[in-house]
Amino acid sequence: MPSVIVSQDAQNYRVVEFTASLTIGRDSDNDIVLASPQVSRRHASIVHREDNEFMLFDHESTNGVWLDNQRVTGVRLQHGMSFRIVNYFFTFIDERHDSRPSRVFSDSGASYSTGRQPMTDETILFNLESEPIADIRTEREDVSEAGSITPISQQLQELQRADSETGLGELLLAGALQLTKAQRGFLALLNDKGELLYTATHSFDPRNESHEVRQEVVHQVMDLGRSIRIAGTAKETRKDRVRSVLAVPLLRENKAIGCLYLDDCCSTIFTALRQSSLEILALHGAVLLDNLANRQRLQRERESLQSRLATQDETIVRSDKMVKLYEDIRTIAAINVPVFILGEAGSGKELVAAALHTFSSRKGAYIPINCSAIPEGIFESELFGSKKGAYHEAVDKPGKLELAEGGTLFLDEVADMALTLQPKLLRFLENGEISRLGDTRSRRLDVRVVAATNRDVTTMIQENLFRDDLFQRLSCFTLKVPPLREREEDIEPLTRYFLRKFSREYNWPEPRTTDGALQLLAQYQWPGNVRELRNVLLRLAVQSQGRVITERDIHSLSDEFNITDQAAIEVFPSLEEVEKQHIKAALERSSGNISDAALLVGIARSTLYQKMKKYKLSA
Ligand SMILES: Nc1ncnc2c1ncn2[C@@H]1O[C@H](COP(=O)(O)OP(=O)(O)OP(=O)(O)O)[C@@H](O)[C@H]1O
Repeated sequence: MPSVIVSQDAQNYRVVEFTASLTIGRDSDNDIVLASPQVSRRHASIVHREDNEFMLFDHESTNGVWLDNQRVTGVRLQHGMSFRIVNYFFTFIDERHDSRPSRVFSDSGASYSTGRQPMTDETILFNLESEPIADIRTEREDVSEAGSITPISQQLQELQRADSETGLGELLLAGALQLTKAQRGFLALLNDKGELLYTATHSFDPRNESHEVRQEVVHQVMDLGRSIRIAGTAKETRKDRVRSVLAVPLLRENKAIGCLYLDDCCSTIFTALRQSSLEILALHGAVLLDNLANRQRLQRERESLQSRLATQDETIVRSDKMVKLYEDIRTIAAINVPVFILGEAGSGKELVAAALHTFSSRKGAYIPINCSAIPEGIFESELFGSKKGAYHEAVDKPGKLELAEGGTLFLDEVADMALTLQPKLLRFLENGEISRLGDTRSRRLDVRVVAATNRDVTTMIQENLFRDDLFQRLSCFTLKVPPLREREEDIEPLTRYFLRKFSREYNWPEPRTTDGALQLLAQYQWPGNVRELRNVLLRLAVQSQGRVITERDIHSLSDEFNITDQAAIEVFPSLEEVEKQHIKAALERSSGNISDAALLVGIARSTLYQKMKKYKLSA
């Protein structure tokens, strides 16, 4: 008798047997009643045709019938095929499948069928006459193998907790073992290179030869995308010999992306119901894996985009020294080796690192990390990631290195990295592998590492504050960013660039500068380099209110020209402060005439009133 397995919201499932045809819908006279307003009254049906095939039809429902993310109107059902209506998942089981057990490997000594055994009393029968599925959740009591039903609903729920591929793999395997009571098992997933790798194992050591895996079973599952159940034969009586195997695929668009493999000494352990349960578990597992992969991809793209946006500003390269530096960057960018960037604070090292990534055309993300800003205690997990339970409150999380897979990791202020962490970074640079904190599994990564410091790293090495071997590894190439005082020609274009940038950012009129003012700026030594120039220009732009910036303005700042970066940050005005000053100046210039002042700042009279009230300004 054919049947469909119906599961809802990964919470519960039922097996519904039928003879010739089956109707699905919201109306109570359907064979399967789905009590959801999103389900149409007569949503779909399964019809047994004269040619002995089963067809699934959508009855022009509002929300459709979905197969592999595609809406279908009519489709021939095959054993094991799954489809979805709203949030109900259906798997079609064709019992005729069992009548033709195929002996795939005659030399293995074991026979197995790719189908299921005839339904036994462990099958959950749904009395079509008496009680339709009004709400799948209320039907639990009808279940004859309640011991299986409760675990699968719990297991499916459990899976939702996973926030990483490894975590999900472990939950899937744990769920599978609990559902089937099998002794051993593993989950293997395909990686990007098409290699099938162990993601989770239980009582099973892949390196131990006595822990035999039926490789041919795994291959069949992966090739056919179908589950395989093997019952051991009487011939195999040795106690240590694994006799029964149950392996199910994890499917994405009908292709196997992994295999859940269980084995056990007991020949009757893997019943048809357990096989179906495992198929449901794997079905949900594959969907969740996809969701996780998408989430991680989006996170990587977002981080990459953010970094790119952060560096999307222009880079001014006018002086010969800078032209030469950027020529070197272009050459080195294509070579996938670590680069060490030296230069004073604020000279533009971060821009050099970003340029190395941009010119390298590496597909992965550009991930910057400031080694001095992250407390030592959490730095390791930030860099390498962590496994749940590795330390108090640790969650499954990829580190910055993993996020930079296929791209570039920029270690800013690398000389500030704690000595205890330096050997761990060195190990990654030597073998290209990382293990998340608390995880025994290692992962191979393709990450280009770029590091920078403004400190005297040679002296630090002599004083044993920075490891020489790490420096050697990090500095296959060294680039030096010249201080601003050594490239006077850059000051004028930088000044124009920053003044234009501020006017765009804050919607100010772009101030011009007199030649004399530019000369004064060019003469200054700029100990804080480009960052200091940028901060000084911001102050001048705020003060000038769109006027021409003259020598007088520069002189008025001259006492403060020695402002440090920190001081500059402290005097950095808030946008509200800038707005207040701007309105105040407009009112002064218009001699208190509100209409004229509104015209000057380009806002409506009523808006100006509101803002004057807000900033307590009078006309
Ligand atoms: N050539 C340039 N063109 C445009 N902006 C620049 C240039 N060089 C530096 N800047 C700007 O100056 C500021 C400081 O640059 P950056 O952060 O790259 O310096 P750094 O050398 O990495 O500093 P630190 O050592 O403090 O990390 C940034 O706002 C950056 O955008």
